[in-house]
Amino acid sequence: MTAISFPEARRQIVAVGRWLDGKGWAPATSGNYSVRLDDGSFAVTVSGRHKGRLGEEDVMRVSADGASLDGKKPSAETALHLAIYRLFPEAGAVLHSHSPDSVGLSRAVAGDGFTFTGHEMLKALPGNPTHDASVVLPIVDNSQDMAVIDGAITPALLAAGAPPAYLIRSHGLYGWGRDMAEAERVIEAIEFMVATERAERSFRA
Ligand SMILES: CSC[C@@H](O)[C@@H](O)C(=O)COP(=O)(O)O
Ligand SMILES: [Zn+2]
Repeated sequence: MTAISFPEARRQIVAVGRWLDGKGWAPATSGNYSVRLDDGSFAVTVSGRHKGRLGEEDVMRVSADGASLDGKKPSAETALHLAIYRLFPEAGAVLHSHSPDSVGLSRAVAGDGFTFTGHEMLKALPGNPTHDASVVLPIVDNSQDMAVIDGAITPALLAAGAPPAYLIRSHGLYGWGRDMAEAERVIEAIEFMVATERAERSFRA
């Protein structure tokens, strides 16, 4: 993990919002993004902004306990980002997307996880050297209380072999990495596998 300066984090967050929106994974102000900063604070998106049209003023700083450091209102889901940084000290960036495929999958699957087996794309996830594996993407029920989501998902995130990602049912995907590039790769790889699973089912139907 490389903690970076606020101006660099702001640049990365503005860029990732454009990228995710271009993919159709940030509709209607959904999603939020954060980066661990070199002074121990965090850069995070301001709440309610359209993430494909972020300007520099739409990225702010919060302390490790989520307090606004510049008077702006941080993402409503800031606590979920900070929980990931606390659990995984090597995490440097966290992304949250709302894609139709991932949200659809989370609604179609009743259990607390979805297993990807045999995908070459599994190798895009850190620490997975082969396609010949099964990786369970945890799924947690949605809540407007971030402490409820955090409490319910933490055991699954700490399980052996857990990917650096989870789905909130009827809501969206969280993914993280040592830096922004790795977090982007995690989100893109999982979205690819979810889309592939959907395509597979449509060909079989
Ligand atoms: C408008 S739907 C999305 C929001 O309710 C929320 O889930 C979200 O992802 C964005 O919230 P935000 O407070 O802008 O970070
Ligand atoms: Zn959301």
